[in-house]
Amino acid sequence: MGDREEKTVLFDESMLQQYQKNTTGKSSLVIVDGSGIQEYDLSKFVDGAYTFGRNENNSIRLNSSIVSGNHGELYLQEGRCYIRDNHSSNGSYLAYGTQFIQMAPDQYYGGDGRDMIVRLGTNHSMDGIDPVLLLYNGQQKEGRWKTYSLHDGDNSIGRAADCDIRLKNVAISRYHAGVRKVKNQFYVFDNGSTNGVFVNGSRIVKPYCLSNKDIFTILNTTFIYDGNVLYYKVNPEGIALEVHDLNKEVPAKGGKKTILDKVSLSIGANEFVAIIGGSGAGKTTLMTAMSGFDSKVTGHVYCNGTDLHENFQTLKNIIGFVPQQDIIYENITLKKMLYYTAKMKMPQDTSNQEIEERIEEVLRMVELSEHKDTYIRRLSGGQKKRASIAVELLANPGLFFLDEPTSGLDPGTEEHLMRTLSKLSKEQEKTIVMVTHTINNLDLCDKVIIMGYGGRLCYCGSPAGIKDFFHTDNLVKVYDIITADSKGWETQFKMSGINAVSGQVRESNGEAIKPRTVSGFAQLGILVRRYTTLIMNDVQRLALIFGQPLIIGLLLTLVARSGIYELFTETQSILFTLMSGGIWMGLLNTIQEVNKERVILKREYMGNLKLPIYMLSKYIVQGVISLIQAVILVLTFVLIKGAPDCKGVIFSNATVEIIVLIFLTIYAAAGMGLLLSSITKSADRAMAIAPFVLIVQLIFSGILFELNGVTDKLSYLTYSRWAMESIGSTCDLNSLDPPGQEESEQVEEQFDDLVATCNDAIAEMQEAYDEKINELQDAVETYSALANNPQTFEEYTSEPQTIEAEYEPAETEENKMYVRSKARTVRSWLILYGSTFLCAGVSVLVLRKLKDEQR
Ligand SMILES: Nc1ncnc2c1ncn2[C@@H]1O[C@H](COP(=O)(O)OP(=O)(O)OP(=O)(O)O)[C@@H](O)[C@H]1O
Repeated sequence: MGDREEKTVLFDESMLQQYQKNTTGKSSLVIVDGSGIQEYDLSKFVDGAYTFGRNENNSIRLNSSIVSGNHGELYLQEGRCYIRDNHSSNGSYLAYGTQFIQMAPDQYYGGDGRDMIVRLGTNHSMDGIDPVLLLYNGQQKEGRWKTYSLHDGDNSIGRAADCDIRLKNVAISRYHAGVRKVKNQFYVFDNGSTNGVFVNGSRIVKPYCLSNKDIFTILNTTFIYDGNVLYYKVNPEGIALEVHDLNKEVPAKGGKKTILDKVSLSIGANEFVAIIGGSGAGKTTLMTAMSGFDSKVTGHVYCNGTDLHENFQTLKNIIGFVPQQDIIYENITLKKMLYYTAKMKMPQDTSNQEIEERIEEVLRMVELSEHKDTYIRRLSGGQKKRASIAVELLANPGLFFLDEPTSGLDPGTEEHLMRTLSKLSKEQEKTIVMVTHTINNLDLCDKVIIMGYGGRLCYCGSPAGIKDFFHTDNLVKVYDIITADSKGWETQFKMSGINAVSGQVRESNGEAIKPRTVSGFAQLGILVRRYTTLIMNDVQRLALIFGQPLIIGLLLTLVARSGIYELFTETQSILFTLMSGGIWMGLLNTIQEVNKERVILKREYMGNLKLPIYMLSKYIVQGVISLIQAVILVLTFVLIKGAPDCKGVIFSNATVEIIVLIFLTIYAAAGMGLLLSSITKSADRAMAIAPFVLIVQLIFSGILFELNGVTDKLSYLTYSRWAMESIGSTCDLNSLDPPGQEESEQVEEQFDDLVATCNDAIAEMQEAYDEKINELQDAVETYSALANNPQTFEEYTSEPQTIEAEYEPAETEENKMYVRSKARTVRSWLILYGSTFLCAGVSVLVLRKLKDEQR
């Protein structure tokens, strides 16, 4: 390998033998020491022990001062390779995923066919000392190590065609990382990649100065830095899982209940594993805990040696999870669905062409290529399930979990799906774990996990071994056998030693670093486009959204008398109906928006989705819808019935002001709808709450009932009150003829008539009185003449009397709600707008709980 001088002496040629029959594949050993790198095909060597160290008597003589004379031993047996440290002075360190642990002296490690990287002498860089690396490649093709000579300046690593080291994995960014020479030192740096660069086990956040034999990894590619050379190899071997003592308890009556009982097991790379067991046995609980998606468990899950729960944020990109419900939208074509998901999941710099290629690739994997332009709602149950799998495959996860993917499928489709999964595990190098109820086709699996009640592990091994273990010839009977004594079978399985896991608990890798993901801004663009597409593809919904305001507007014109905007009561009723229509539409636009996609949302949130961005995307699209609805509703009415005569309070055009207000009302109600949709787990439940919310708005609007005291204060919490205040002042309701104006005029007329009648009567009475007085005078004069006693009277005329009375109507008070003032109108608008965003904030907080939701 390379053009370096090969000094290291490896196995003596006499040890060469014919290919061993029992070797299942080719394995190789790569040695990197002070002399460079050499690779040997181990399958050509006889079984037995091979010592390594500095001394000449070793089978493998190493050129480094840091290794001991007789440092350790390799042991080959039936194609397997074990490694042991022989009490060396400086120790040997075995890499588990991204970290090194010190090997206990005299203990054999390995033997499971997986790759091993061992650093001899030190697990960290030391000036002037060349550590030695032994790299065991288990059962893989030869010659996978490539050499790259570093040049001055930047050496780029990534997916792009012009990178110096080109890696074809889709999860690798186009210009993922680089190695740069600065003052005779080489530094590796992360170029803002999505999935990061790990040096000696830790993700780097700034350029890292490389020392000889430093190992760094980029996803599944391992690099070794050695002087001016990089050795690198793509690890196709997939991900192995080791589960140690997984335990879960949940609160129950009178204490706690164990639903996962210290489960330990191991799953090899690229294995296809089924979890079976009775209903409620704990299958889903185990799988969710193994996937890292449930953090409320104790115990450890190691993913190629790295603690999954502790490093979930870093590792979640390599995990695919298909829950029981489909994680796809209905009103979108399969290809579009995959496109938006790819945009969310794949590195941000992935070009559209690469996305197209990847989509074609995953469609081929799940055998749905011919359905790529079909709307998902038209796919069959089995096809939808495969579509969900395709969604998860996009980011090329190495570890795949599926919860009952075969439920509801007919036997033929079920077998087809099982074969697809089995093929995926082998051809695409994926480790697949699935929960299933069916026992048909279990022979397609490499391993079966059988759970007994109480979350007890009763079996984990080959499908062929089940019948032997449970002493039955019928798999169906296994369910009954376990139900009868789950605890007993759990004990028997533990004692059997089948699928035992190594007892080693590895140290944590330290603080988990969040992976860089698609930026919030980019996510927003993708989500807005996806949401818009979903709405545009739903013709019925579109008709409802834009038909409603038109119909409400038209109906209002039917009931509104001509002369609207003159009478207070009439105008107020129309404005109230406009406002209520706005609240109604806004609420119904959104009340099912979040809960109906809860499963998809949860899955995406467990990935890289940012909840505030998700919510913002809903608000942006709903904002546009609310505006269009407001324009349609108000213009339909105004164009037929005319606009108010007055000017607006803020704008000179009152119609524009009414549109703004109705928009804000619809938008605020849409915000409330999104909140209710976030709180409720199903669309049905949300719809059950909707009438209550609407009734509250009507009661406290201040229109139907007079509000004072507490009720008045309560009305401050409703949209209807602020909307009515604003719309009423815009239309200057207080300047219109107040209620009872006509009645008042009639009363005045009657009053005046009565006064006139009274005055007529008084005048008549006076005339009669004067007449009688005069008659009396005449009589007195006559009688006094007869009696010769003349009497004289002055002529009598009474003073004219009239009633002076004027009708004074009772004063009508100005309605305080509709007082026109810019400050009051702005206040109403701000309250409506602010409440919209308050709802958004609360919705995000509520949705954060999704992470802890089990189902
Ligand atoms: N969060 C929880 N709180 C209380 N009990 C829980 C919780 N999650 C699961 N359980 C209980 O734990 C047990 C195992 O549940 P799990 O869903 O894992 O079973 P399962 O084997 O997948 O069942 P099924 O096949 O019916 O889906 C059940 O009795 C379930 O009711």
